[in-house]
Amino acid sequence: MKTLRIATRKSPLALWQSEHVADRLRAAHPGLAVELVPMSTRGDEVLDRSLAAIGGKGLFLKELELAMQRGEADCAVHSLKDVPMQLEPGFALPAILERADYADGFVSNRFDSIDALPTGARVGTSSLRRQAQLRALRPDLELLDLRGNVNTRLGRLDAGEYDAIILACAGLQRLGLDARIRKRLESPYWLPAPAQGAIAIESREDDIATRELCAALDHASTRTCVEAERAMNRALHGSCHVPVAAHAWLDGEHLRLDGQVGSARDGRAVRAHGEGRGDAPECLGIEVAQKLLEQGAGEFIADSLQAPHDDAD
Ligand SMILES: NCc1[nH]cc(CCC(=O)O)c1CC(=O)O
Repeated sequence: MKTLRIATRKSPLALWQSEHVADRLRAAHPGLAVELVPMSTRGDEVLDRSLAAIGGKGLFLKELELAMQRGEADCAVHSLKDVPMQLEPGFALPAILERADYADGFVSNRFDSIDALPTGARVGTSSLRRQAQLRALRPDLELLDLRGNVNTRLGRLDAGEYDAIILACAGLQRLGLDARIRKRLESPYWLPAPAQGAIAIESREDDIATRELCAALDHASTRTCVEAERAMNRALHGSCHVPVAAHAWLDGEHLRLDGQVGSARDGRAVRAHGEGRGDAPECLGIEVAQKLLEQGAGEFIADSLQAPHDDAD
């Protein structure tokens, strides 16, 4: 292969992630030319309607997958947390890069933490997962929708529309905006989205040459952890329209997984933990999903699927 072409969305975070993958591929394969093919997706263009209403998060991938099918690009770079639990048939994820910071961050110009927010403060997030966790901690807050790329969301915070917003630390760090993180939100009171902080490369399943080139960037222990998180999410429902949070980590050979499903309406939540061997991440994901369902997670999932709501994470 002379030139590897990477299809990418055009947001600053997507471009950073794709440039990063391009640099890593050039370093792994001296002499390989790598170029970006920036594209606009419907998920980026339509900001006035909820993602659920226009077709869900898969919209961010669709145009990039079509470009690969037409032979205009060889692979695409995604934040793995935005990749549907079930890939489109004919596509594969030949590399999952080493995970960066998995945590969500509290971002505000005036307050240090969720606890420090005054009664009734306005917090912007369209993520059902983030809304559910905020409701559980602070039922008094006013939760407001907030979509768009990271820079757009920060701009609306700075314009005074919100007292605080919640963003992934990884995205802020990649954009050189770490200083905006007032507090990392962590277990036991907060869990991230399944696969948060991990970048994945997607290619056509039948494109063996591309898959082999990309595989050089795969990080085995990250793949193990995100497979457990995604298997849990898949077993619970499999879409991104539900308030599901998960975090897995490896302790030597030992894999641990925390999972949670909540209600964005009233803040009720169920939580479960499981442990197993690192060579069977999917089994662990399914086991923790089962524990969540036994505690009544099904009610929250059914509820969130009924309510016409945004799901941007
Ligand atoms: N849906 C937006 C999105 N997808 C991935 C990230 C952050 C980077 C990552 O999780 O790898 C973000 C922004 C955010 O949630 O703040």
